[in-house]
Amino acid sequence: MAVQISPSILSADFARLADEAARVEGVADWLHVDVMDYHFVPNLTLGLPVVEALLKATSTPIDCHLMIDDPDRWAPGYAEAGAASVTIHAEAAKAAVRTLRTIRAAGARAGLALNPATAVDGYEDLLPEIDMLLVMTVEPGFGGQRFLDMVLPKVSRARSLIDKHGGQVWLQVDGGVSDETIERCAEAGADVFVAGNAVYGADDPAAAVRALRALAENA
Ligand SMILES: O=C(CO)[C@@H](O)[C@H](O)COP(=O)(O)O
Ligand SMILES: [Fe+2]
Repeated sequence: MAVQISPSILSADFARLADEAARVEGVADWLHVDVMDYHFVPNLTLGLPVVEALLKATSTPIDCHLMIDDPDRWAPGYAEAGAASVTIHAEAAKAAVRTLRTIRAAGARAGLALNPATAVDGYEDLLPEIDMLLVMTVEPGFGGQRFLDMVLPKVSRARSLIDKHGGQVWLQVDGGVSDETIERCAEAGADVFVAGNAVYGADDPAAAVRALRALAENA
């Protein structure tokens, strides 16, 4: 699968989201939107009304990462609104299969996210139900954190399990992905790379996306 880059607007200027989205339009494959609820993670960001506004403001497909309690209740709404990808956390979902199927039925790609301490082996049975597996490479909740090298063996393990099942599932890494860490992620088998600080902390976000893509492609 070709390398895909998904800049996270968590590191963008929340007062100018449409402009910030425009800075990577035509260059980024996705726009990663981190939804946080002060419960699943100790931070609060934005919800469905802001995602609906962003969908009107950009042509870049939106990749929603839901760090919320009760994703079974809230995730389908993001897919119905037009998000192209909706990812729920394995640690938060109580009816993961039903929710993932509802996301797909609404026309979005269904993603499952794993915190750094959550083993991938327990979720092998869910691979046929998902389009993307997200392996968190920081504790979820904040942008700009240091990449956790200890998660790389899990990325490799996830790649093996995905390949064993036919390789249809995209493997995303999220957290601390930068020009210093993206090659290691690609070598471990990731193909979708979220980058917040490395893109929106740069003077030229579009150039940062191009540079990250080149590094991942050449790894
Ligand atoms: O989901 C999250 C954080 O919980 C991420 O999407 C971050 O927004 C990535 O930001 P950087 O670590 O790349 O700055
Ligand atoms: Fe994220």
